[in-house]
Amino acid sequence: MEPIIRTENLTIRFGGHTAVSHVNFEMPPRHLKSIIGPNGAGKTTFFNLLSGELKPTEGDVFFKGESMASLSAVARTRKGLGRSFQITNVFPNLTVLENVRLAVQSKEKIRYQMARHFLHYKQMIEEAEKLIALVLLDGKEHAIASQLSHGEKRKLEIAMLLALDTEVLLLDEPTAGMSLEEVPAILDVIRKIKQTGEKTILLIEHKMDMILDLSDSIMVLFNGKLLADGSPQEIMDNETVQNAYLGGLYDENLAES
Ligand SMILES: Nc1ncnc2c1ncn2[C@@H]1O[C@H](COP(=O)(O)OP(=O)(O)OP(=O)(O)O)[C@@H](O)[C@H]1O
Repeated sequence: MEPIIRTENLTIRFGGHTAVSHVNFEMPPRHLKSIIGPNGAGKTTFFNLLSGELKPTEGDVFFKGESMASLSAVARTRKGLGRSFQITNVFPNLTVLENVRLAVQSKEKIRYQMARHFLHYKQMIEEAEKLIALVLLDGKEHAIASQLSHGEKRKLEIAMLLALDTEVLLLDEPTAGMSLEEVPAILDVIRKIKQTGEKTILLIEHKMDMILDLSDSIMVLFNGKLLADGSPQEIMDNETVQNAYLGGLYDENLAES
């Protein structure tokens, strides 16, 4: 099967520091791959290179075989490569429903900029309500975004990403900063999205139990380099990974998450 996304020699240097170093990776469609690695390994930078927020010093990203080199982040989203919204993209004084409806509307603007072919307002509301239910925020439609708990805000961000209807979802630590009680709900949301069978998901996470539960495959970054890429079992059994990451640094990361 042709990979939906792949990188060739992907590299970025900040001054003298190589944050992502010659990474060759690929994944098939409708697959869930987690990216693990210690703090500073280059995971978020790798995401930013995929999404187009950063330009590589060397190498390239291919989406369905097409080079993304000349495309901005917005153009990549239009193609189907979507990066999760950060809190800053959420309008704090608007309700959950209004935020998701605006994201649905922005997809239509992105897709049909020229034709001005907007969905009717009612249809946009219906689509937004469907997504709010998918991320388990039903009952919170009319809550003001700024008053949501941290976990609920992350769910809102995921709903807004889903509203863009991209084939690939890049989820950067969806459980970051969450209380332990909030984590299972996010796990459920990602599982539900996976079960729709429509999305390719790349997930950065530190919570190993969650990674093992969800992932079809896991890639390990270490000092910007791709250390290993394989099934969860292969990664757990991989001696280099054990020594470099799971054995020594993993517990430290777990304590911080
Ligand atoms: N814009 C930048 N300018 C300079 N250095 C940067 C920049 N962005 C990232 N770095 C450096 O690149 C390295 C990789 O950072 P990155 O945030 O990608 O790691 P990470 O694996 O996502 O870490 P964490 O798990 O802590 O989020 C770090 O040493 C970081 O300081």
